Amino acid sequence: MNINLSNVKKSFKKQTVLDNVNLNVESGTIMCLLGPSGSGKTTLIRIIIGALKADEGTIKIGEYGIPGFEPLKHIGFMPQNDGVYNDMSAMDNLKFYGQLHRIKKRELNERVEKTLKLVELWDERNKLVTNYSGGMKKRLSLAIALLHEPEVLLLDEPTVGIDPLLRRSIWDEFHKLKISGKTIIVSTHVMDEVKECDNAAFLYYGQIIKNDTVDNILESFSGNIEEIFLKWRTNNENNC
Ligand SMILES: Nc1ncnc2c1ncn2[C@@H]1O[C@H](COP(=O)(O)OP(=O)(O)OP(=O)(O)O)[C@@H](O)[C@H]1O
Repeated sequence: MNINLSNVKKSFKKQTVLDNVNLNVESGTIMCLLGPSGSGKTTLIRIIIGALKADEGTIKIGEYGIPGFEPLKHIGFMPQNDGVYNDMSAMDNLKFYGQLHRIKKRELNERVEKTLKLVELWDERNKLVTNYSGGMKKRLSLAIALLHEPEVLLLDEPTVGIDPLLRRSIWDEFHKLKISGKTIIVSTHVMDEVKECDNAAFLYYGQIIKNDTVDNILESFSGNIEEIFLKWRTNNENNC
């Protein structure tokens, strides 16, 4: 399913957080959303999943307008602050979310095992989440986002606090999902992760200042991706 945003605006009181954002993410691709802290990445993701309403503009996932109830079953979301229940085990967290998605018992058991193994939490499945480390909670949160096999995945800084080896296997999984036709948006501060994606959108205080294929970006900036923000800031300061 494609994700399409047209002229999206959002303000909190007098602060404009998103200013005329246009974005198109095709099925079977990974888009990386980059930007400094406070540039509006989480706000944009929350608007795409329908948790927040835009002031202006349209958002579509496939044929579905956002916000809406129907598209929710096609969306997997991994929030920055893990959406997990601390007083339950990982297993029970996943079963609970699976029931919300109305996954049948037998299939749910299979998917719970598959996703817990993927994020390397199978051996710790019965431990209360309150006793998990930050990285383990992050991995559980990712398992919850993947459990109902959504067509579209929105992942808000999914690899923060995850060690390099597991980060590699998580990215390998994202590539598999992409090949199977899923649409993925990943927000990150890690410039290296751009190389894992097909396209990258650079958000700078509410505006998309660059949106291109990763191949083009790497070629024009000789791999030094931070340059995009530095150049844009210098140009704008000079124009003031
Ligand atoms: N519910 C809210 N009410 C008021 N202001 C908000 C709200 N949510 C976000 N903001 C403000 O909007 C701006 C963008 O925040 P947002 O969380 O989208 O940035 P971000 O790019 O995801 O940052 P980070 O990389 O640090 O997570 C910030 O100035 C933030 O304080």
